[in-house]
Amino acid sequence: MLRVALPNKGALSDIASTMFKEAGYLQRRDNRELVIIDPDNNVEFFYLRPRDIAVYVGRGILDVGITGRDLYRDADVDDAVEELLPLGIGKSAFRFAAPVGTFSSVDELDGKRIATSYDVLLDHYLKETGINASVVRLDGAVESSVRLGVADAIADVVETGNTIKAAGMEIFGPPLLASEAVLLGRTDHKPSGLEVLIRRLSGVLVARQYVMLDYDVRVEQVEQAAALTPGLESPTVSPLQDSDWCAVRAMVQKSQTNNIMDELYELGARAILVSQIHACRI
Ligand SMILES: Nc1ncnc2c1ncn2[C@@H]1O[C@H](COP(=O)(O)OP(=O)(O)OP(=O)(O)O)[C@@H](O)[C@H]1O
Ligand SMILES: O=P(O)(O)OC[C@H]1O[C@H](OP(=O)(O)OP(=O)(O)O)[C@H](O)[C@@H]1O
Ligand SMILES: [Mg+2]
Repeated sequence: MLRVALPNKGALSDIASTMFKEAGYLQRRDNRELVIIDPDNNVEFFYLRPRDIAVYVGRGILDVGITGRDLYRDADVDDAVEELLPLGIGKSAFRFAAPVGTFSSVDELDGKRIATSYDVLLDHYLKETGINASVVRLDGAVESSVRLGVADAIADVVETGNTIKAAGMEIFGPPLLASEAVLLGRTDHKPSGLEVLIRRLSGVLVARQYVMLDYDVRVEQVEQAAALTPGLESPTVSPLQDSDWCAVRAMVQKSQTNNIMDELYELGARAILVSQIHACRI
């Protein structure tokens, strides 16, 4: 049975669970459940602190897990664990911030104190860039640390930037890391069932990213229309009863749907229909 770790609470918990539901797996109904078995898919789910998930996978106790890239890097398990699939959800940036007007570049951090909950990640960055600052490890709410006098700047997760702003701070310097939820696995072991899991999650990613476009177009314009909607392999072109026209069907990127529809219409395509993809295997 494949043993999978999922975040038990926090920013990644619901979105990870939803993704597994969309991939056809059983998920817990009650947030207090810590373990559930999905007998039909031969998978056991363990709901754990997102910060601990890379540790369980790295030590070989669990086969795979979902957590944030930032938390994975901070767990310092690099040799044992690898990213199998980025999931495009739970996106954030790991950034420096300080009270408005105090810092404008990372070089100015030399000799200063930086508060963070991600001390390993920050240490690596400081070593790589040769900045000689001291790291103050805090458990959370690091935005308060400068006002309270324990640090001069912070390094923290930023999503909307609202928390930083509300604390009278601003970000400065380049992001230390671009993070998102990732599927982690062990470097030395590929358990049975893993390939199917990856294929299912990839199917969810594609189903979320693409829509199905159907339209009718005159035969002489079909080449031009197909160039606008090349699909993944090639669009399906079917004859219509009226032999001057044909029907075309292709997957297109959700974000480009309306632009493509406008261009198709200009070209003379009609009955342009968009439908949602619920699931797929590519
Ligand atoms: N708006 C957000 N706030 C916090 N974390 C976010 C946000 N968006 C994405 N994330 C990601 O969620 C993960 C942190 O999750 P979570 O907040 O559950 O952990 P935690 O801070 O260790 O736990 P807690 O806040 O419950 O003590 C990180 O990978 C982070 O990049
Ligand atoms: O840019 P924003 O959208 O405002 O989100 C980022 C904030 O969310 C996280 O805090 P969390 O709620 O996890 O609390 P914590 O700092 O105590 O972990 C993070 O540490 C920031 O404070
Ligand atoms: Mg948090």
